Amino acid sequence: MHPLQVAVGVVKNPEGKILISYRHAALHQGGLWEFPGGKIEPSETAEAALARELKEELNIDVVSAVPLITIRHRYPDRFVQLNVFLVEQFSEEAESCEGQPFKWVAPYELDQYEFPSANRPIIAAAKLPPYYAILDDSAPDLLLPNLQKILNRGIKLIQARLKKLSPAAVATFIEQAYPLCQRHQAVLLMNSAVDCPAAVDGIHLTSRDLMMLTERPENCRWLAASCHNLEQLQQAQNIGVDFAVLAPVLPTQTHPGATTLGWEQFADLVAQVNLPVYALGGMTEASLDRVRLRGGQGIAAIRAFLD
Ligand SMILES: Nc1nc2c([nH]c(=O)n2[C@@H]2O[C@H](COP(=O)(O)OP(=O)(O)OP(=O)(O)O)[C@@H](O)[C@H]2O)c(=O)[nH]1
Ligand SMILES: [Mg+2]
Repeated sequence: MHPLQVAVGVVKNPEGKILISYRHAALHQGGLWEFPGGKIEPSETAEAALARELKEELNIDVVSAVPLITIRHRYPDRFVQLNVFLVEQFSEEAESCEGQPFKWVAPYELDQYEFPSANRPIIAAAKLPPYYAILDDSAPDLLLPNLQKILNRGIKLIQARLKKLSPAAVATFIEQAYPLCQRHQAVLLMNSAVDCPAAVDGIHLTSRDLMMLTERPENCRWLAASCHNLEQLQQAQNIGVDFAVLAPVLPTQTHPGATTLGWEQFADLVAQVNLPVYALGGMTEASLDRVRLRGGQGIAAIRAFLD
């Protein structure tokens, strides 16, 4: 059976607030909050349906929209494919054209509202930025200067991958790095290969650690995972990981000679899971459009944010 095709907009205003509206109790999945949107007509593209629905429901004119995530979800009574777009450029003030209550909320406030169950990865995608910097310890003296460089560039999501440092050096790093990240409103995750001695924002699982888990660890605000194939992506989805990094997409200096997925396989794998997925391997900041067209959340990189 083919899924019902739906176009959905994560509409973000210049202050970074996101529009949510309340689904009338009589509708499918009614009595819950949603991102605006609706069914795609047979003759329409997803983008055209998005523009039409946002105009009909909120009198918003979409100026530009980029693909954010695609979700396939089976409700007991309906199979849906939600084609979700990020809309940061639009004109006109939003107004309630169908009598539905709506609100602008900060991304972190989204957790306080009840959405249909298909929406969990959409909420993660709405909160996550387009770039994910991986800070590695190949040159331990450069850790803090490199972190500063990344933060100055405006990167809001960072993984510390400290496989060489002693436990004491890791602890010292966190003591210095975490307050710095917080001042820049950036999220800091620690790679699971190293025991994390202090509180940070979450854990980035190595693919090995991912495959050993049977459920999501408790008390973990953000949980990410490194994946290289479909089995690992599905495991990430099954244990409730918030987002994945899929690698290596293109050849990279860090892993010379490694077999790469290529763009086609990247797109094919991403389409098979309901997860925000960052592309890693041979990426530059300029690869963002290519990743988004292939269903990815954004770019993960070690060196690209340091040049
Ligand atoms: N718009 C929207 N639909 C969602 C979300 N999450 C989700 O599961 N859906 C499902 O996707 C489908 C969208 O249909 P809709 O009711 O918005 O469609 P529509 O605007 O064309 O409505 P209409 O048929 O009442 O005119 C519904 O089955 C709904 O349950 C979401 O965040 N936004
Ligand atoms: Mg609708």
